[in-house]
Amino acid sequence: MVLKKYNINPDLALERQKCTFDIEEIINIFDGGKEKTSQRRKIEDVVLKSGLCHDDVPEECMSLKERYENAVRKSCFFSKLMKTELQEITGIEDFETPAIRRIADALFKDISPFLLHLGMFVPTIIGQCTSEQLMIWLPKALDLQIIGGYAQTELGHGTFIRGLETTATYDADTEEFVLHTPTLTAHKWWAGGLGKTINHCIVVAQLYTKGVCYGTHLFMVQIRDLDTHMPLPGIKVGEIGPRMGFSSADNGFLGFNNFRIPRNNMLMKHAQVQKDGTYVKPARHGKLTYQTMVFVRVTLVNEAAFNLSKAVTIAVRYSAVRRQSEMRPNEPEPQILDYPTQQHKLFIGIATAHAFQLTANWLWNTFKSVLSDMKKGDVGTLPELHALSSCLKAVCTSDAALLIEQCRYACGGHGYMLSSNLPYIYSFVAATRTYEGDYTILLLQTARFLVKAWEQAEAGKTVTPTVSYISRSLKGEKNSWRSTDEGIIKSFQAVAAGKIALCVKSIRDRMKSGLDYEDAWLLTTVQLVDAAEAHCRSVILETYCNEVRRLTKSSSDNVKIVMHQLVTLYLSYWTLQRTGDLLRYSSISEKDIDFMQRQYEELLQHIRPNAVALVDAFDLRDEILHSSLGAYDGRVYERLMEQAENNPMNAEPVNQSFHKYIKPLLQGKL
Ligand SMILES: CCCCCCCC/C=C\CCCCCCC/C=C/C(=O)SCCNC(=O)CCNC(=O)[C@H](O)C(C)(C)COP(=O)(O)OP(=O)(O)OC[C@H]1O[C@@H](n2cnc3c(N)ncnc32)[C@H](O)[C@@H]1OP(=O)(O)O
Ligand SMILES: Cc1cc2nc3c(=O)[nH]c(=O)nc-3n(C[C@H](O)[C@H](O)[C@H](O)COP(=O)(O)OP(=O)(O)OC[C@H]3O[C@@H](n4cnc5c(N)ncnc54)[C@H](O)[C@@H]3O)c2cc1C
Repeated sequence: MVLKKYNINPDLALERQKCTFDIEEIINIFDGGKEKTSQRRKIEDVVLKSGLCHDDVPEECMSLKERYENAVRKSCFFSKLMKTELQEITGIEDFETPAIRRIADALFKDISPFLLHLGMFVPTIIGQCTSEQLMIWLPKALDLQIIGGYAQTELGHGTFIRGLETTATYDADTEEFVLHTPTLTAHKWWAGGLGKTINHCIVVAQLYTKGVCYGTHLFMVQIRDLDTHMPLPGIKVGEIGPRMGFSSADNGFLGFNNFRIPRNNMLMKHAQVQKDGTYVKPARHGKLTYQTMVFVRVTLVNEAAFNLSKAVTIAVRYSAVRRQSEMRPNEPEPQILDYPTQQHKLFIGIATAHAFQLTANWLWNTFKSVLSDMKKGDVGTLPELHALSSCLKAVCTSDAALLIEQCRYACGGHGYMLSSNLPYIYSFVAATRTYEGDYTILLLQTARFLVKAWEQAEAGKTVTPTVSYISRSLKGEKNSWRSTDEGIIKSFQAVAAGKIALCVKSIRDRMKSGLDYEDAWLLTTVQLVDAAEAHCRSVILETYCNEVRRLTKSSSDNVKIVMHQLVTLYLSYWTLQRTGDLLRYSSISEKDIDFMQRQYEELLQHIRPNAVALVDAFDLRDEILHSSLGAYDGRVYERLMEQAENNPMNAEPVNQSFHKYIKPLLQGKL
């Protein structure tokens, strides 16, 4: 759609005059410096000027097939643009730049069918191939001579990878693997792009050689002919059908009938099968084939932050424009943003987007540092990364989904319109809570790490920094509540420590009563999930505070004030959400809680004048927001009417169904 130009809505113009800080300063902080902001804007200009974002009809009015075909068209031209003009701006190796991810949303209201190619296929090649394999596949994948996906999940198993049924049996005579789908439930299911788009695929299968099963390994498989795109003989492939979102990502199914691939197509960086069929197990760590999942979990924290910032921008701008009800008799209707309950719904969204973005950046740096340790042969930091990325992926995607839905509630009926974009943003983020490891499953992985850390600390061993609070707790350090940043963080750590202690106690008590470890663990899993969530909260709170302090060191006073107001709002919000836990595990009193409640309500008032400026500081162009409610000019009603008028349903004054059915019904002739 071409966005019509309107004058700024007067309410929104007034809001912007109230701003107390330099928006550009905050934009630079989140981009990582002035130069990065300028590079990002250049990238956005190139993509927006390319004309690629244009749709003849709104995406939501297209059929599923049209949407898919439109998304393929855009993905191809966008890929070409990335290889040409964008490459000149970003530099060849800089495709990880968040700017590319951001501007991709200007093209795709839903999802690119190429998402998994960039998001999992290329990262798996990079992380799992030997250098020889890398030289074969990486240039082709980066150049889009081959397009790939990641097929791990099956109809019968997603979570439990060890339960996957697809087999890859080595045939030493021909030096090939034979891929086979032995049952209905063994069919690969869900892989993005698999349905219609990709010609190659990373397949996760149980490796058999010399009659022994060595568990799941990764294989590079060509599934379609490069010229005709027809499925290769022995391959059954197709689209799984309509779903809540991801409509243009052609999620697919895949079955193999004794399909042969060369030995070299097993990704052999960590484990190998030699020509004679001898298996060489990974030298350093048994779970290195799970590395792409860790990578994606790390990027999903960023996705949570980015998508939440879009939703809250839409809802705050809308709330500044929307007037409803009256605060006092005969007074003009106020902007709904003036209602404290509306501020309560929305300002936590702004603060959370900041908290998650800074946590995502920190996690990304942690990931890079662990990768660099691993390159030197040290896998000692991997368990902590796995525990961190698991809980942060779980909690951030889950919180973001809830807050995005809250943004929709905040927009009343109009938020329900697809043209608001809130339903799309929600359905995308709702899926992130499930895929790449379901919420509960990932928190249970973190809980394993926490229980182990507890046992190590008990044995007097040093534990990693993110769980050092466990050692303090074991030394008997009592928590005394203080309503400062550090004080609140310490109390949240005391909550986490208290919950982990109870889990350990429950497991031990259950074992004393005769249960084995597995049953004792199983019966404690409700508490374990809760403890892992509490740990994750303390990590987010601490990271957010530390990062704001670090990044605003040389900022103007006004930016420091407003960024810190949001930190305090976030800390107060979570304190009030978790009063039960804090009363149980810290020394917080009723009086302290009253104080926090008052502080929270005062903060809503302090943040109110800067609310629109704060969402402007996410610097999200209208073309990325795709929202009739959230455009920079605030012309909500004009856009809603424009969209209604463009609705293909209104192209003819009388629909044919009137003549076919309604009229005969009215006339008693049906
Ligand atoms: C042109 C277009 C432009 C577009 C531009 C866009 C750019 C792209 C940017 C970003 C977006 C990317 C989005 C990608 C979209 C993705 C879509 C979805 C994909 C998928 O969902 S893929 C499938 C994912 N599946 C899962 O996640 C399954 C979850 N299950 C598991 O991970 C495991 O089964 C398990 C961990 C639950 C259990 O595994 P297992 O039974 O093998 O292990 P355990 O016995 O439980 O544990 C043993 C031991 O291992 C440790 N462990 C487990 N996992 C790991 C790990 N990953 N790393 C390190 N260690 C691990 C575990 O802690 C245990 O340790 P201890 O014994 O306790 O010490
Ligand atoms: C939009 C979308 C895109 C996807 N893309 C891909 C892709 O590209 N490639 C790919 O391979 N996969 C993909 N997936 C699959 C995805 O990774 C899985 O759906 C996900 O990992 C969850 O696994 P599951 O479906 O088996 O759920 P299940 O494991 O069956 O979960 C169902 C419920 O059971 C619970 N449960 C399961 N096991 C346990 C346990 N041990 N303890 C306690 N509770 C348990 C879960 O918490 C959950 O509540 C995609 C999924 C979606 C929705």
